[in-house]
Amino acid sequence: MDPLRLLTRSTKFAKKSTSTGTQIHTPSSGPASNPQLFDHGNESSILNRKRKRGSETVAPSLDFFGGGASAKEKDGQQKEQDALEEQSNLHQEQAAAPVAMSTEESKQLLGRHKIKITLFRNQDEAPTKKKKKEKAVKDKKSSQSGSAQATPLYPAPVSDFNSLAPRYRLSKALLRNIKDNGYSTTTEVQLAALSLLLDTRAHLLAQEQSQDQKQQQQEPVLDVDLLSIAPTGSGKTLAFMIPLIHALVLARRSQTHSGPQAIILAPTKELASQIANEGRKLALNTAIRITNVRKGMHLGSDSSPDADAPEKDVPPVKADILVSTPAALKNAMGDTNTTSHALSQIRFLVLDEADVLLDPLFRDQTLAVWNALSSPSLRLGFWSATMGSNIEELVKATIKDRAERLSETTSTPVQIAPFVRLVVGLKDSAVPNIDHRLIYAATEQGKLMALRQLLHPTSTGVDKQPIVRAPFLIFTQTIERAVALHSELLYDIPAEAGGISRISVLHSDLSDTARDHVMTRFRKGEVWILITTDLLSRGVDFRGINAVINYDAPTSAAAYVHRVGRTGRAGREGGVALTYYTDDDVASIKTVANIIVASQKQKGAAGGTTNIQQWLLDALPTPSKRDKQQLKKRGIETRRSASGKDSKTGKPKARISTKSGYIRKLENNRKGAVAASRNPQESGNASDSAESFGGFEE
Ligand SMILES: Nc1ncnc2c1ncn2[C@@H]1O[C@H](COP(=O)(O)OP(=O)(O)OP(=O)(O)O)[C@@H](O)[C@H]1O
Repeated sequence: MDPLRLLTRSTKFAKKSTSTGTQIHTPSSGPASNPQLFDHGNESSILNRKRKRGSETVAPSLDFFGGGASAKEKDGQQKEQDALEEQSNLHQEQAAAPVAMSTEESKQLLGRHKIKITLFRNQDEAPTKKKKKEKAVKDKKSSQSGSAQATPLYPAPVSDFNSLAPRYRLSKALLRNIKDNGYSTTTEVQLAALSLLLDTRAHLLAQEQSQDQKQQQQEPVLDVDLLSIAPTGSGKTLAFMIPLIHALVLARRSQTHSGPQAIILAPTKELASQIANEGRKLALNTAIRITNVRKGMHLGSDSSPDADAPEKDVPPVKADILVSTPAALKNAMGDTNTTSHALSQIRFLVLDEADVLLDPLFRDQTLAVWNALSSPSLRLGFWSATMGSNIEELVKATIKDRAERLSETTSTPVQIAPFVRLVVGLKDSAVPNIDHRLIYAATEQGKLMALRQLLHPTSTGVDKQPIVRAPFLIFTQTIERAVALHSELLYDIPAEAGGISRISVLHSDLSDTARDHVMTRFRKGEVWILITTDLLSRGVDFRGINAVINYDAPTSAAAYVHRVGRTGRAGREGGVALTYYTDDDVASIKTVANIIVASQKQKGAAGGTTNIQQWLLDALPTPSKRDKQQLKKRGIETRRSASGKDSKTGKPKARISTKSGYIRKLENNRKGAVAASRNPQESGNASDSAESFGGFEE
């Protein structure tokens, strides 16, 4: 088995034939034939119609955040050269470009791909102090009359990456990088978001024209702030990264400014590092620099280099795009009085996994970063596979508050951009292209036995095929449980298959170096089974994961969606999501069951299988809103500590172990003695760290 080379994010797969000649269809068995989730192979012929050379006028070069080409762009010889190159590029590509689509055709196509786009035009201008009162009255009136300013939008979809060149004059290097990374067909979210973000102004212009000619003539047309909800693994990174790089390439031609202009925030170091890597691949040879913010970096002080600032000896970070967790960025910002200039230059803020970044856990840090950015033309992007309506409300309120604050401190009123919501598929649902299974294991012991059986090499399903295949992820509720499960399963992989080196554990108590090391080993395919917590549930892309096992049931619907979304990436079929539940979960598991049923319905009757029968759905109790909140916050109580004591009886209930306490004590003593004899200094940590653990003699 060479399964795990496929965990790398490379799209270049070698063709392999199996010795038996039968092709087993799993996410790691090759690239997805079509990265789209809906309307497979049923693309409109409109998309394939070719445009006659020179018969269409090409849309002017537009960018999402308003950094579009200006007259200055043509200054200098190099710039002229670029323009000429792109012009010739344009002519070459024009012959293959699809014809412009009518609104009706766009509407049909977006509908078939289950894409819904809504434009909210609230107040474009934040009120100055004077106008505030007037505005409050107006707002009240409009909310009373129920005049929701929501309009559906139907931008012409970008069906494949080749059509970007003639439509938007993307830089040659960016186009080449997209191609070299193996991307050709766009996924649903890319299909809509690229069109919106690269072409916002042109589209809004057309929209307004048809609705209100007069208004269109008087109002300046603005770019938009975008909130995008699209399934896990549907390529959201590319959907925000391509327009961002394009905007910065254009801005670079017209400005001499150097220094960060965009910030991408992600909740974990692993995700931030992955986004930075993806970005760098796309930005190769475009002169756009992307940096993953790490400890010790800072944004640069406004004061002179000799000023008595703690960071005076550290050069400011050199980058156009910063990718960071909120905490790391707050550190890099340092005292915002001294970094105010750098912060005022940031024109784009993207929140990846926006719902978690705006959840109480990260909210203060995220808002601190957002509110510190003082550019009046800051444009925003919010991306996730799940987004509660409370998050959308928070986003809208924060945009408004910030604009009002800025309007009061600056004399010119701040324009609030139109707000667009893009939803792909059923909101907050799990990917439909995988097989979801819910398994009752009664007790903690039952769960461990069931998992052991699953891992056993001879274990097969009704089709005589293994139920899960490596590589896969196992999620637990807490770090302690991840560590405990790891030590339980350590010897379950036969030596001839690589033994203990094939299984590892990753959680936030490990050092950064250890976390990087485990990630690298898993991506390289050295580790086949990775036990982890919700740390890895968000955003992390291991392309060839065949299965996700929820050893401990997730504590919210969103957690389920994101955990299981680590398989079935970019439309790949054959992934399995398996969730165990015990008596402790019965009161709350209906949330997961409902998500599974909804995802299977989305796929249609002919789609994947689900073991959830109607009688089970009817029998499971519906948790109250309060119960759900409590569960999300604390998880299942008996799993919270390593001892897993039942709060009523005080007896251990949820400990991960098949052995009695006495046997474990003897074993631990023996392990400790062996470890100490090998390396006396490290013996204290031996059982805690998967990375320092070298295995014991039997
Ligand atoms: N158009 C495409 N064609 C083929 N593969 C693609 C395409 N776009 C993205 N991918 C691949 O799909 C995988 C998932 O992409 P990405 O990580 O951006 O998903 P995501 O929507 O951000 O997922 P999540 O919600 O889990 O964060 C990546 O391996 C990426 O390289």
